[in-house]
Amino acid sequence: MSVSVKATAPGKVNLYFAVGPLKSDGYHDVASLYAAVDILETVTLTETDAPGISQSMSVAPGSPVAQQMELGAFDPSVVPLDHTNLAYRGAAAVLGEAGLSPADVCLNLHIEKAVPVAGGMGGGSADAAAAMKAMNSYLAQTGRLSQELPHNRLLQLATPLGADVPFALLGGLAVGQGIGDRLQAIPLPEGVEPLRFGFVPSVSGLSTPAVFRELDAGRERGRYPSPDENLQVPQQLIATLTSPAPLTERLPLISSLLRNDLAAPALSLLPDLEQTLAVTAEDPGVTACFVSGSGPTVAYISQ
Ligand SMILES: C[C@@](CO)(OP(=O)(O)O)[C@H](O)COP(=O)(O)OP(=O)(O)OC[C@H]1O[C@@H](n2ccc(N)nc2=O)[C@H](O)[C@@H]1O
Ligand SMILES: Nc1ncnc2c1ncn2[C@@H]1O[C@H](COP(=O)(O)OP(=O)(O)O)[C@@H](O)[C@H]1O
Repeated sequence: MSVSVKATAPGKVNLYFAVGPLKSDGYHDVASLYAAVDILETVTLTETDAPGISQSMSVAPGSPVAQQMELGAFDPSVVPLDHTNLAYRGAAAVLGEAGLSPADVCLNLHIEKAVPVAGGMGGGSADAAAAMKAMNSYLAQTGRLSQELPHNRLLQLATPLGADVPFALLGGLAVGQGIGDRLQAIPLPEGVEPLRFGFVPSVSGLSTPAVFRELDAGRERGRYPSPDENLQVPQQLIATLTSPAPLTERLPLISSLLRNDLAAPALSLLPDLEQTLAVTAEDPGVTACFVSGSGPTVAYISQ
């Protein structure tokens, strides 16, 4: 009987995202406050008869990516089902730890997408993380690894795949420094009410590198503020998010402390976003709305 292993990883929003200057390697150091959302990517790894790792993809019914598809805004062909797919790369990185390459196994990776694609919510990163977890479990179950790789090793393997992949492995609430990969988990004490998020998927996607490029160019022209000298997530924001006080009392302060340096460049590349933000903010149930990461998904916090 063929073995099948399923794993999930969450999409994310950045409640705080301060971006430092462009570095010589093309990346930026950041101060990020990541929050996992309850939209999960699912990767199922199944044994097949053919050598190599094949891939397939479906859309979770009723998910934000299904809404994106209804809007005509998600073209599945933008997700490459080849060796560049983040799920494939995540699986291959873990296989390497067992001294194996994709040609040495007969597997299919099925990706069930739920997080909007190219929406600034880390869906591809979540696929990478879920595939890493599934492969880790598969290799241990089939004796190719004597035991599962420890979580810290998975985190190390995750960074070269993308700045957001380590957080997709960790989940929860966490501060990300370095390029967003150096994580410090922020545990939510028992009884603390978590934020409730909603999302407005956009009719188009935005490329993450293009938004960072627009930020750099705009900073040079004086269009956007210069980078902070000291990249830090405000302690007050963390303290308020983890405080036992009722959420309704904490929401005004939380809202006033949200920040995203990529919002202005995303708006500049996609001016229609301004209207989406304005319409979302008018809803009486919405406390705060903001561009998620590099956009263009608009995230909101409900009361
Ligand atoms: C902006 C954020 C916020 O969480 O995500 P999204 O909102 O796009 O999902 C992340 O920083 C994106 O993470 P991820 O999508 O994994 O980025 P990567 O694949 O590593 O990088 C794509 C490109 O973004 C730019 N990049 C990314 C991260 C970073 N700290 N500095 C950068 O300059 C670089 O140009 C890089 O080549
Ligand atoms: N498994 C994957 N799912 C989605 N996109 C992927 C995947 N692997 C590679 N990509 C590429 O990464 C791009 C953006 O990925 P995604 O994670 O959806 O957006 P964002 O970086 O805005 O959070 C896609 O347009 C696609 O070309």
